[in-house]
Amino acid sequence: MIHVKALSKNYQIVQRDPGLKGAMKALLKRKYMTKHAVKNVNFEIQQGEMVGYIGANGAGKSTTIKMLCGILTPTSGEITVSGIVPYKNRHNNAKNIGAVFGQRTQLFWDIPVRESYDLLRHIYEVPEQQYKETLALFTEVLNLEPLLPIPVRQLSLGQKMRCELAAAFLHRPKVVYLDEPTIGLDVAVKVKIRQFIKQMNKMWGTTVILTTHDMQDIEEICTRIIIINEGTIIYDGNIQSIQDQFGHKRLIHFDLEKDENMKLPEKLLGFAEILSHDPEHRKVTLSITSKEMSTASIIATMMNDYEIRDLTIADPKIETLVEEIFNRGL
Ligand SMILES: Nc1ncnc2c1ncn2[C@@H]1O[C@H](COP(=O)(O)OP(=O)(O)OP(=O)(O)O)[C@@H](O)[C@H]1O
Repeated sequence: MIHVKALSKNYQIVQRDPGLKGAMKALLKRKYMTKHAVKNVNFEIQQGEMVGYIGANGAGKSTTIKMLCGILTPTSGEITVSGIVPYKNRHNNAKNIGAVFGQRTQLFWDIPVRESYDLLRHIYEVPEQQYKETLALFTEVLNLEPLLPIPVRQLSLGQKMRCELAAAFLHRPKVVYLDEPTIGLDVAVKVKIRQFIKQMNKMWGTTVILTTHDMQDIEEICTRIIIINEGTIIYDGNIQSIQDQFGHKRLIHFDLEKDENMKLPEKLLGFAEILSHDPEHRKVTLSITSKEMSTASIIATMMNDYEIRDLTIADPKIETLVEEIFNRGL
């Protein structure tokens, strides 16, 4: 379905010395630096796979996705998406793909959502009956009914994201690229969005490529992950081995009532460590380092030794995970 071989993309960046003198000099004689954003990347994705494409900021995710969409031309290498070379045949490629790019909207800002969908129907030449059925389904699954008469600019972030997702899947594309589809959303909307993506994949065998910094998105949606670091793939495989190694590595943030001589309880040595400690605001974050003790036991031990006002549990950051895989391998 998606075939990527020895794919590279370089950007030419104009270098400028600081200040006015630097600006003048750059006008007369430009100095360029080459940024190797994507370096010799290879992967094959089969129809119906749901793949997490993850990496730290600036790793090369968007550059890869833009090449898959045909927005960017590779510096070298091969790409085909459903047999089409995206940058050579953007029009036909566009018919096969749908996309949600976090901050951008593909809906028309000032007109009601329903009319945006109607325009997309014409752009993608969706048969009327199919369009009606699809829209009825999405309206039900994503609770769109009250949103359809409203212009996008008046929608909340969560409402807008539900409408964007529907727009991306409306023409039943073979592949959908999703860039941070749940960022900034509350838990209930996140759950709905994840369910919707999984349902579409099941119904139509849609291939999904997801870039996200949210571990929960990856765990719940993807069966495979590809990790990119500084333009190079450092892991491509199933999610299980990542979960086995990192699944337990949660963070627990505690708000303490008092912070007198806060130190890690002896019982937790070897099972958790203090990641950060802010005595002024009486906050401490523990990182769980071993599978051998449950999160509940760690919390119970802390509650035994300290007066806890509040606590939250979080997944490790993708950046930490990438760094560990990069440094130690799997
Ligand atoms: N148009 C551009 N011109 C020059 N350099 C660019 C351009 N777009 C991206 N880059 C650089 O290429 C590298 C990869 O960027 P890319 O946007 O692909 O990263 P990313 O993994 O999507 O990051 P993020 O998670 O922050 O979106 C970065 O170092 C970035 O600064």
